Amino acid sequence: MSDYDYVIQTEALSKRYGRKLALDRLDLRIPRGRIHAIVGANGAGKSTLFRILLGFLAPSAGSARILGRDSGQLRPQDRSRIGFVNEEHTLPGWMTVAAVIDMHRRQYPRWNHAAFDGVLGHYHVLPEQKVGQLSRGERAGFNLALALAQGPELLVLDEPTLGLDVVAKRAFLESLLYSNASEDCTVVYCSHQMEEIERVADNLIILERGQLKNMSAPDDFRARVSHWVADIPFKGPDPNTVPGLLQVQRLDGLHHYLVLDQDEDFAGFLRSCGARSVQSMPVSLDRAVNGFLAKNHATPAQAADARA
Ligand SMILES: Nc1ncnc2c1ncn2[C@@H]1O[C@H](COP(=O)(O)OP(=O)(O)OP(=O)(O)O)[C@@H](O)[C@H]1O
Repeated sequence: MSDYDYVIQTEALSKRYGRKLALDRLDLRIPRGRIHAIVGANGAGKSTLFRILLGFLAPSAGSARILGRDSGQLRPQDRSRIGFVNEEHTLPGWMTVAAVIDMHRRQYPRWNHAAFDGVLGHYHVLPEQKVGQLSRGERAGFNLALALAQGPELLVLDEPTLGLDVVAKRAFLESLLYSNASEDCTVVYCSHQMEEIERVADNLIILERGQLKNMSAPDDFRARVSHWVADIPFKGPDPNTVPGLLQVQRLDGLHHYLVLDQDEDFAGFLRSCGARSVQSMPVSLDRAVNGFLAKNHATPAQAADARA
């Protein structure tokens, strides 16, 4: 693939805030087209990555390119090819909806009013309302409509549904999925809401402590994680010896193991540890991702070590 085929390309990208390494030699290539979800625990470096990509923050080392251009050198015409929606939905609260639309229409040469109407039609927003009077969900929808109507090649959504109720979240996702405008654009969607990721994403990118840990179809990642239930009469094996272990729990006398990249041989391992019965079952994407992220989450002891 040539550089043009990637909407986002970072090489050995690092960002240090004092003693904190937020991005750690990150190599990330996001191909053009489709919906890419970025997930990671709190503090994994997602917002830092977006701030660098959009040219608001300089990297400490390495490089970041967006739509083929160095992110530190974006020109207004490059920015107009990128739509950005974050959870703050920052628009001037004192302006009316109609005035904001007018401003955007003049600012973006590729303005597509049909696309705008297609998204905003999901919300009961009136042109004479002030932006500050809109509900959170309406503001999120208004922001999405503005971003899609500018005809972006790349749409970056950073936790766009944070704080929205279930109904507003659904309206947001439907307006994104069923908008014709989103067909021609690459969407990078950052969220902690796994049911949203499952619904919209073609590609699942997992970041952990500023490093890339996974890039695959969500279903492929889910298939890497399995849940095993074993009836082991004793204490069970030392967790350090359990291959691919993400989580272990003892419930109702049974051992539950969540493991990564294990096949049928894992049943043999459990039997060799004294299991009288072994059963495996598939897991949801939510469980797979959260089990994976929880494994390396800082424990209070680790956090205390880091402070020392
Ligand atoms: N301005 C800053 N000064 C110091 N440390 C910072 C600053 N901004 C971010 N960090 C640290 O960098 C790390 C990455 O933060 P970042 O906001 O990029 O994570 P995130 O993945 O977006 O998290 P969340 O999901 O909680 O929004 C965190 O450990 C955070 O404490």
